[in-house]
Amino acid sequence: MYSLEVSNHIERINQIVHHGAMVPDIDPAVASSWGRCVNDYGLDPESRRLPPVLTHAERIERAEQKRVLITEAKHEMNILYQQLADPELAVVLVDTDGCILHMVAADHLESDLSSLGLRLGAVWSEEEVGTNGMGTCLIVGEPIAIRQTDHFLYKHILLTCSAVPVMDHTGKMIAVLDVTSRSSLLQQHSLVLIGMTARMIENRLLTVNCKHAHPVHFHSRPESINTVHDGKLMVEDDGTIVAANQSALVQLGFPGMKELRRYRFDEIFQSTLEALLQRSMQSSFHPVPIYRAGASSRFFAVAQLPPAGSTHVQNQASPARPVQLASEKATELTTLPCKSTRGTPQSRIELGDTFLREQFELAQRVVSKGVPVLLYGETGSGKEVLAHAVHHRSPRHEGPFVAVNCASLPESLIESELFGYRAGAFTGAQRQGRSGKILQAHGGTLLLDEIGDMPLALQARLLRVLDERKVTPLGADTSVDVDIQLISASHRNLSDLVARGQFREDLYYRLNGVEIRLPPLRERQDKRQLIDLILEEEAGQRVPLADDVLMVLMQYAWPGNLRQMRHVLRTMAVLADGATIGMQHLPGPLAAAQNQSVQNGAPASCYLESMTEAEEHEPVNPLQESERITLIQLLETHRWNISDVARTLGVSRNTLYRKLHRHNITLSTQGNPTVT
Ligand SMILES: Nc1ncnc2c1ncn2[C@@H]1O[C@H](COP(=O)(O)OP(=O)(O)OP(=O)(O)O)[C@@H](O)[C@H]1O
Repeated sequence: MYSLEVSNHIERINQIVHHGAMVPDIDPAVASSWGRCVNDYGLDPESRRLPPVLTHAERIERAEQKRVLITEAKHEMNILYQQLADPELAVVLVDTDGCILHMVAADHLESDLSSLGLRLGAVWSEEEVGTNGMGTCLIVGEPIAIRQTDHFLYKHILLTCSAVPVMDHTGKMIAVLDVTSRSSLLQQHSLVLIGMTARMIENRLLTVNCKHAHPVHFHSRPESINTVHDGKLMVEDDGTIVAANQSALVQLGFPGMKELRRYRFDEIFQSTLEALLQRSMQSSFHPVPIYRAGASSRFFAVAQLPPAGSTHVQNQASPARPVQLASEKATELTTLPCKSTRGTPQSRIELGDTFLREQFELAQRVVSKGVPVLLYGETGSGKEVLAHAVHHRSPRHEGPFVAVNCASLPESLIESELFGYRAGAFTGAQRQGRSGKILQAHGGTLLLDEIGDMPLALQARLLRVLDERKVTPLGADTSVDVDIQLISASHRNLSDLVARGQFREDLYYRLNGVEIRLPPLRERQDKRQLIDLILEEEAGQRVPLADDVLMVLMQYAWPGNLRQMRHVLRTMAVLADGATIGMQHLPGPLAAAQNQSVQNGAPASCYLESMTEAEEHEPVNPLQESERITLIQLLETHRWNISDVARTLGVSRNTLYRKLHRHNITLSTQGNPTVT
């Protein structure tokens, strides 16, 4: 059977490569790739050899060279992984040599893929492993899908890959983002999401690579600013445009960066950079209208101060004073875990969940005494946001807040990232050396997120730093005093890891001054407030939400927690384009959950108004049970005030009473709740 399949595979390749056969189901890009595999690289489709893998030292060097790319990409890759919500796929980043720089996958899949040679440091160029998503995308320079038997090597035919190039600010390809799956289904929305993720990575790189230029975001629709669709220009103080993203080029009608660079900002728009910056500051960085020079087309735009601070542009409103406040604001935008339009970091925590408030208060009490905090919470549940809020309320709030995610840093980078290195410590090290995150947090708070993923060898070094309060950078002979408040976070139970020998017991006790638990989103009482807050942050304004959508959002289990919610709301806000968000805007996983529940006969979004008498007496199924829990949570949040809850849900009081009756939730004559 195996050999028959193999010979069929070889026969198809032969037909196309040697006989120029036209096979309708073969993409011409795949046919050309097979031609290269046979004629240029001399590969054998039956070969079982693994791709070459960099040595440990080479990996460290490569990771250091690609530090910026990896750092900016890893965050977006994690988000993509959660959005795709499929344990049978891996999100992979390769550089232009096809070398795997970073990978996000479930543990079981990672070890299976490793047996095919898909692991960190392996080279998946077309030349080494034949037709495949990453390698072939590097050759064609365009998004490509390689499904199962499209692969050249027979041993890869269980894989399906979708790959998209990632460009730098000059339009040159610098990496490929790929999703490799064991499922044969390639969903159209996956390709769109991978493309969006590549654009997000490019936008991040634009900012970090042009630290001294002003980011200017623009779009013809204000709600598209700060989304993946916005045009982004990096503009120097004198109006020179140094970089642009693809959307900016398309919106302004330039074929490439070379052509755009011939113009200054005030030759493109009817405004100087300085004037736009002033208006942006006056509007608290909300989009303001701006016109294309020499044309009547109107855009909305926001100019920000450079991430590295501005030296030249003066605030004309108060000429004597450099733009200090706005500069601080720009820094805050780049260092906060996410931007809030509403007040302080703690205002995102104190939204109405009783348990969370108690945990927050406990953390504040112990941190004020310098006791280390161990924060438990599922991935994406807001550990970093909570840690930041704790820092903000701590005696060290004027010091830095530095967060390191140990899980998303490649193992080879954690050590230098945390401890820093002195000049010339290893090949590829920056000439002036680098101060590690521990030292950067001196006088403030260090968050070690996903500490359970810290390699054992580094755990010993970290323990020494905590005991001695001194850091010794890599390659240095002397140590430096350091004074930090430590918050560690994990989604895994550290005492289990200790029991399995994967985490040092002494370090565990050192970190665990007090344990704080962050509830998963599905258990939170303030879901409604979070939806409003995040939607407003994402859309830049209040966006109307249809009742049935709200109910789906309230009842959905949110396996990816707040991070998933943020991305769902962001996608829906973009799709709704300023109109009311309706059921047609629900993205993949939520729509699937909704369809599933409809098929099961119990809409996940309960249409409160359309409930019939007959339905009222049906037995309660698990989805109805989750609706019941949601109602009780809402009632508790609103102190059992029926009018408030009805208003929150946007339904009449009568409808709400009917629903409560159906769920056996009754109010006694004194107005006290009875839940049976
Ligand atoms: N209270 C909140 N209000 C608004 N948004 C929030 C809140 N908490 C978290 N988020 C959003 O959820 C996302 C994930 O938050 P965060 O990074 O703090 O989670 P985490 O638990 O540290 O994730 P990980 O486990 O991946 O490290 C971010 O986009 C953040 O903006």
